[in-house]
Amino acid sequence: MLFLAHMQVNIPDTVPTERADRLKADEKALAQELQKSGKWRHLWRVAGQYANYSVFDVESNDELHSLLMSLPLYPFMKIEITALAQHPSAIAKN
Ligand SMILES: O=C(O)C[C@H]1C=CC(=O)O1
Repeated sequence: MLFLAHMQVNIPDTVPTERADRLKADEKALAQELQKSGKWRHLWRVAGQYANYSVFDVESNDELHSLLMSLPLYPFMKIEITALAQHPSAIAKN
């Protein structure tokens, strides 16, 4: 199942820089691991914003929920999810 995620990150100033840097490093490591596994298919920065559009390929809504909640930056993210279906005119089959 493919899902488009729009993630907007907002780390408040009250979070110490060292902790924020550690969370970002941990997030990067996990994001790269999930990309290698094929579960995090696309990761695109939204130009000019601390936000991304991502495509996840998971087995279920529950797996997506667990994956998103496991992200170190999850507490500082606003996430919007769109379920994707095959477009009848698309050449590529996902
Ligand atoms: O930077 C972001 O968009 C937030 C998050 C998603 C992947 C990652 O490494 O950080």
